[in-house]
Amino acid sequence: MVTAIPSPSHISEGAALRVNGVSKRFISPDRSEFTALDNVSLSVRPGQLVSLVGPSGCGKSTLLRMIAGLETPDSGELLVGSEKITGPNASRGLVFQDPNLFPWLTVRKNVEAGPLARGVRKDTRKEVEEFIRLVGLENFADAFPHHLSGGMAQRVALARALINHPQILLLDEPLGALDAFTRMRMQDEVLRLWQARGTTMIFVTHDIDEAIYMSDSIVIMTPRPGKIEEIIPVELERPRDRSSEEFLALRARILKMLHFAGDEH
Ligand SMILES: Nc1ncnc2c1ncn2[C@@H]1O[C@H](COP(=O)(O)OP(=O)(O)OP(=O)(O)O)[C@@H](O)[C@H]1O
Repeated sequence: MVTAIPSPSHISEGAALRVNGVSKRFISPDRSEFTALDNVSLSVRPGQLVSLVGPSGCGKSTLLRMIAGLETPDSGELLVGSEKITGPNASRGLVFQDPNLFPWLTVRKNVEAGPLARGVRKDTRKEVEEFIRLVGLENFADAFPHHLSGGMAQRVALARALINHPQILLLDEPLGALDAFTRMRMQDEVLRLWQARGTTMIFVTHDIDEAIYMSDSIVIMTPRPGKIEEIIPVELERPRDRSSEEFLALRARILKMLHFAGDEH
């Protein structure tokens, strides 16, 4: 059980994100061109947690990769605050489904690797310990990744991203590989880190319950071409009750919107 602990000394302020009329075309394997994202616009306030939901191929990861600066739009622009995104930057952290830890390094060294690679030496040790504590792994600081459960490995990945003090944290199906029980605990864990840090978070998920449980608003995307169907604010009180009438009503509404009503996969 992860208990409440003091926040690290440098609370990062989340930043506003604006996606203005972004389109992206790709070449498919049969060499035809197709539109992966079509005139997508989105505005995220500082410190908001926003989920991207939609069927496979609707462009969720492409949009996330653009915000990360790993992909450039064919038209439109993306801005953090008033600054245009032109490439990757430590102020935008990424966490994937695979925690991608260095297997030959301990938890401590994995968390330390980022700041050291960027040449940050001042206070790194102290901060590494703070972030390991923040994700509740102080008893595992000297453990190697193969000794960690899936949830613990993902906590290391979160600490490794957060130690760079990102203004925006981009999470691509971060809990997708976890069993249902661990996944629910990790949803609370991510929410706790979000509340402690104030980081703006963009969260890709296939799980509608997860999106409703966690988000301030849910961006519903549809494929061919990938675009935003609707942005739904989630105004339920936190912590949210997955079995409340309002929760279930919103779930049904989203399922219907995605044309999955009655089809639980
Ligand atoms: N570099 C690329 N080259 C060609 N096609 C690409 C490239 N990246 C993505 N695509 C295609 O663009 C479309 C959108 O992909 P994307 O991965 O963004 O969708 P997604 O909504 O994240 O899907 P999933 O839920 O399955 O991860 C898909 O048809 C995908 O095959």
